[in-house]
Amino acid sequence: YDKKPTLSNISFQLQQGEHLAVLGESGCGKSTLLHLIYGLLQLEEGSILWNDKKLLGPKENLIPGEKNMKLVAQEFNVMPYISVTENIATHLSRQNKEQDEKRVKELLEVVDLVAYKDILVKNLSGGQKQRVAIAKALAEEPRLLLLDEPFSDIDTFQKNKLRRNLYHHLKSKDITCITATHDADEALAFSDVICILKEGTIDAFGKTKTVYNNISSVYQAGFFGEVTVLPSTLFSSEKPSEKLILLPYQLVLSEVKTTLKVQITKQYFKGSHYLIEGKFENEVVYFNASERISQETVYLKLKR
Ligand SMILES: Nc1ncnc2c1ncn2[C@@H]1O[C@H](COP(=O)(O)OP(=O)(O)OP(=O)(O)O)[C@@H](O)[C@H]1O
Repeated sequence: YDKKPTLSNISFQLQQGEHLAVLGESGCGKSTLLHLIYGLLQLEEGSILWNDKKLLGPKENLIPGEKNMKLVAQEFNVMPYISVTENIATHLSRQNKEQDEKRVKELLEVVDLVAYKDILVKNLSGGQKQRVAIAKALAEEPRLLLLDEPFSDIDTFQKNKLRRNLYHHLKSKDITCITATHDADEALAFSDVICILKEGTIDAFGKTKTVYNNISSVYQAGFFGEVTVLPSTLFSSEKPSEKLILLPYQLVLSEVKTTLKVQITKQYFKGSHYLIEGKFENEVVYFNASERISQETVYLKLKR
């Protein structure tokens, strides 16, 4: 955007049909990455290829936006004075009425707006408008869908259903998807590959499970839950220079004494379990327990 590079040292490939979640703190460059891929911003250095074809930026392309891609941005692009159905149908060919109707019906089901099909979009809630924007983007069946925080205005109940429907639809049509998100639950459940961005560069990249099982910094761990940092010598003397970075599920109560004696300071009810906050020397420790803990101190061990 100005002299300081917003993104640097970014390099990765995706296969057709793969889902990538780009995780990163606010301002790290997630939207910028999506806008570059879509062609709204000009690359200063490097290149982006679609199959073997180099993608062009706004300086070379008169109408920005690649044909086989769709971007659903944070400020969603819907037409307020026409109905949900008409919004979705704007990009359809209109050569085969029956086929168009079938397609609109299918997309209304994906975004769960069948009951609102004849309502003017201006009368919908923010979350419902966001769903219209998603359906509109899918109407022409892109080969790559770019989603920029697509579920931010949608409540948890609707969000879970919408995400399941949407990602299932994308997989069934072999549509590649890149989602920029803060939501690690979404990244874990629905992506094949995760990219963690930090200050404009790749901090971790790989298959979702591999990234999750190889968390190597407090920044990375912070997306997935409360973080505990302990000296690695506590449980073994193998790598004394390294710190142990742990998520709550990785520490469990021990019935016998261990080197990790924790004083309980707070307990948070989470529905299916309690998140327990405690103190070990000067470190704050977080772990999960199935019940509220009545003792003042407990011993913890690493989950096997
Ligand atoms: N149009 C712009 N002009 C100048 N700087 C910009 C512009 N858009 C973004 N930036 C800067 O580029 C950096 C990356 O912004 P970007 O919007 O890509 O981050 P993000 O990770 O998507 O953030 P968020 O999660 O808050 O949406 C930020 O420092 C931001 O201030």
